[in-house]
Amino acid sequence: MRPFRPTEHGNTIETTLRGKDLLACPMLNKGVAFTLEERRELGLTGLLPPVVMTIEEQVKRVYEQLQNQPDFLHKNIALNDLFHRNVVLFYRLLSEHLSEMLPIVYTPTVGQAIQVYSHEYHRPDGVYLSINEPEGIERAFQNVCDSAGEIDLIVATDSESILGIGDWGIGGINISIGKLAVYTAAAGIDPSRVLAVVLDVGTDNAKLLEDPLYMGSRHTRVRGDRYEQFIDRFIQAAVQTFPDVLLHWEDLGSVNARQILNKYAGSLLTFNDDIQGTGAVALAAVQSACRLTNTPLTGQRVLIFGPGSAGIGIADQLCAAMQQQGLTRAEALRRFWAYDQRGLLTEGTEKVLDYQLPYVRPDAECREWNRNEAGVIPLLEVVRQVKPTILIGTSGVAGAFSEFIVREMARYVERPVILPMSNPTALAEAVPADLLAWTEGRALIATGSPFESAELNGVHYEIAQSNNALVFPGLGLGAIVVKAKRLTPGMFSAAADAIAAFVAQQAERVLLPRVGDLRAVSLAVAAAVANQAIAEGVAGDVPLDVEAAIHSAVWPCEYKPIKAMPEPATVTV
Ligand SMILES: O=C([O-])CC(=O)C(=O)O
Ligand SMILES: [Mg+2]
Repeated sequence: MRPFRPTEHGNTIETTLRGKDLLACPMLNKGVAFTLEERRELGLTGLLPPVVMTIEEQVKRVYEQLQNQPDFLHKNIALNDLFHRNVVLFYRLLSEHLSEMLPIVYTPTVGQAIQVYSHEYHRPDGVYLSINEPEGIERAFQNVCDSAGEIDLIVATDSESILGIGDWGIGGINISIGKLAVYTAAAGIDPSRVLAVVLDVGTDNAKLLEDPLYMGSRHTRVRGDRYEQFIDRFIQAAVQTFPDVLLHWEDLGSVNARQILNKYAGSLLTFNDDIQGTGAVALAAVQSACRLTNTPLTGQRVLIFGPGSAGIGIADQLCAAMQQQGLTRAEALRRFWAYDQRGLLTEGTEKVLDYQLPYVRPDAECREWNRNEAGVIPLLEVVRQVKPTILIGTSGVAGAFSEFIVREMARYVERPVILPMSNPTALAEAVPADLLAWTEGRALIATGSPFESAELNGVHYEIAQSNNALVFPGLGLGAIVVKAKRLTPGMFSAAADAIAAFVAQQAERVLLPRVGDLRAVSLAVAAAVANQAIAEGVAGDVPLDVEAAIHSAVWPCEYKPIKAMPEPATVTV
């Protein structure tokens, strides 16, 4: 059990910890912000420098320390260390400098931290579950319960498809940790009630397998029945130990991602962030684009470059929204083209995956189109023939939206909507400044990773970030507050609508809210999601006032007075 608990009114914490043990407990440690009285009562006298500081002073110090780090990776490591010393101070620093800190704890720097995980390792965090010891799953959760208590939210990855950078084995735990940091910074999810999980099923990354310091299981990925049984056991154990838990899947390979979602999304509180979170944020960006260009969603032509988890997740949500606006499913599907390393997906394309099938085009449509020597229709030719109004990149292919392609698209469309969404930054299909230059400033842009604003002919352009971070924190908070039984498609479209409505109130012509507004956006998303859950009858709790319930569920990022709780008396016979 946790060595601390809130007192009756929740504004004071009682703990059995004393002295060094208390300083080593990151949820309770305040460092030099412990008052003299607390120091006396909790066995801290002489264990801290004599001065007592405010949290504001501490934030100034840690911010300064961070500025002295040589690069983003070292800033990430320093922030990680801070998190393991003092959770309140970590989140206070994050919330006061959100736009600056998010790219350090999250995309893009988290991608670097994942790649060097086994070398930069300082201490364990979260839960490591190995396919070689499936019986360890229940024990691991029991260990979590014993030391941390109840859990509301798990972020789990098997690291097969981290961001756009591929398979990174055990280091993928850092994407779970990074997502959880965003949940708390953006939506105030209580950091003592969350769990980062990596499911270590091996890795197909040869570099890792050869690395003597690699910390994961040293074999190729286990697939098929054993993988499925491992996942099933993990899910059963998670819901048995933590009955109301929200299970967030991150960065799985696209085939497993779909299979798990198809099997469990109808009966459990679970979602896949890359498919559904990314789908919802892209839908919000497209809704904003329709508003800004005064064109209906049902009239768009959408070219998806990279139809994997995210690409088809986006297509599915756009397609559903088109149906809500009056198209039949067949009519809506006709507005999409999907293109991957094989070329345009058509009826004749081999090995099209199940979830891509609805988006294949009739062969007859492109019989006359130009092909290269290999018989493949180039992307440029697809753009020339289709004249897409929206071009979405979820391919992980840096620079794929070349000047030729973008200029060609911009010949036919007044305001081309271009979303190079691949992460991290270096893998974006195009750089915003180029897109603006090639389209004389006409492109409406949103990128997956953060980009600096751009200048063109004296005009300043803010670059919207189309990252699922605008969706998952509020989605999670809303679902947790009403104890949702599951997450429905309606709840994802409610999230997208809330984001689009938020940006519609702003004066600037941008597609999505700024990262600096993440907190307000997340609360709006939480309310929309909670209300939708109630409307669809999937809420386990129906608060009288949804917004008030959401506000009171937000973890207050502040030090609470700490008092000594007497150790339970030991009974001697
Ligand atoms: O983590 C991010 O920045 C967005 C995301 O889910 C991905 O790229 O896989
Ligand atoms: Mg992801």
